[in-house]
Amino acid sequence: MANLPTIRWGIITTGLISSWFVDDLVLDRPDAKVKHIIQSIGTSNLEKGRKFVEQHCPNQNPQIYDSYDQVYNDAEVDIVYIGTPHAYHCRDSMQAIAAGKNVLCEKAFAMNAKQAREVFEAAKKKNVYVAEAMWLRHRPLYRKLQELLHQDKVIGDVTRVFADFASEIDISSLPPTSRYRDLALGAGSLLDIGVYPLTWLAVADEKDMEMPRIVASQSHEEGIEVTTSAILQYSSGRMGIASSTTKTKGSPGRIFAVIHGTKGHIEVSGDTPSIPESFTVWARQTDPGSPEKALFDKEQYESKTYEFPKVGRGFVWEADNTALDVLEGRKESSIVPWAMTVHMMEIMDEIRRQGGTVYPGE
Ligand SMILES: NC(=O)C1=CN([C@@H]2O[C@H](COP(=O)(O)OP(=O)(O)OC[C@H]3O[C@@H](n4cnc5c(N)ncnc54)[C@H](OP(=O)(O)O)[C@@H]3O)[C@@H](O)[C@H]2O)C=CC1
Ligand SMILES: O=C1OC[C@@H](O)[C@H](O)[C@H]1O
Repeated sequence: MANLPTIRWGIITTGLISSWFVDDLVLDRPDAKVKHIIQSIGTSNLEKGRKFVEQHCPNQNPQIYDSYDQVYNDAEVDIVYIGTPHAYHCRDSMQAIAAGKNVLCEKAFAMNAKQAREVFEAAKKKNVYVAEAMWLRHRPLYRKLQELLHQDKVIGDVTRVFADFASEIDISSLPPTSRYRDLALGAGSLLDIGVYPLTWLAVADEKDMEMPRIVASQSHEEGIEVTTSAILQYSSGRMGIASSTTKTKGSPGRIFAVIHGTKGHIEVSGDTPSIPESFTVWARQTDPGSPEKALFDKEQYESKTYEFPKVGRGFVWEADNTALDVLEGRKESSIVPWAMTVHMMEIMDEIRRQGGTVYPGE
């Protein structure tokens, strides 16, 4: 640990995701690439801040501020992590950038593509680093899958991807101020969890980020979007099918994404689409001969399962990769570049346009 490069984080909020992220930052790991210091914490309430430190980083000694601004202006902070509700991501990123800070901001990176572009434009002008905290893309499982699909072509050319994120949240039982219930905070399944199935669909993009033709539908309760179904059709003929819902409990440990190709398919499973654990490659060994055989003859496939061990809560790769980006002077993430975030936001904008989800101020 002694010779590792060091990065000092300013953590914005003491909410759930900040607690998970900090748990991983302070994890003692033999293979850590960076030493992570929790330099300061910004919160609405000092007492919350003290409890947060006690529970999540008791061996560090961060400065606790009762405003986010003080973190942005703390000269000892190298990078700010933003864990506010969706509707504040743009505001908070812009304020941190204005103070000259590097930023890692939670998903969904902004409310729409316009806001995302504004943030990247500001980062460019200030010459600071900004990235969307799409931790899924940093996971070794996701990266191995990309390698098998695009370099090794284990299932030939990808023809379609299905992915789903289902969770059950009884919105009516939550306080009106909950980020799951308050439209002004960016409530809705697509921005919160639908972004993961779309990221699974994107595993089929090699380098190009073609804007697909989209057919989408959404449903709402109390004005909050609770189901999204979207079909993405690419010029190559590839299709993507993505869904998210807060109305149905998912099935933990089960398959949540299937990637089909000209020579086989891959099933991806785990507790949720944000916490994948393994995938199985089903590679077709022989020509099926007939359409019926192609459908029913399992023997023509050779399968191989890839398991990935859990490390902490799964944020360690995002933390290390982001820190290395900053320490090595990059302004964009090597894993989640700006164009990728804008592309995903544009897809979500179009899904919302068709589905009828509009946020205050849009
Ligand atoms: N990558 C992942 O797996 C996950 C990512 N997320 C993302 O993290 C972000 C936050 O989600 P989560 O941590 O679950 O949310 P929480 O409600 O648990 O925390 C949000 C925090 O934001 C601060 N905050 C500032 N203004 C408000 C406001 N008006 N209402 C509520 N909170 C406010 C509060 O912190 P304080 O009082 O300390 O200032 C609050 O604790 C979202 O973007 C979400 O999508 C969430 C869960 C998992
Ligand atoms: O990113 C997330 O992943 C897990 C979900 O439960 C949570 O609502 C979401 O923000």
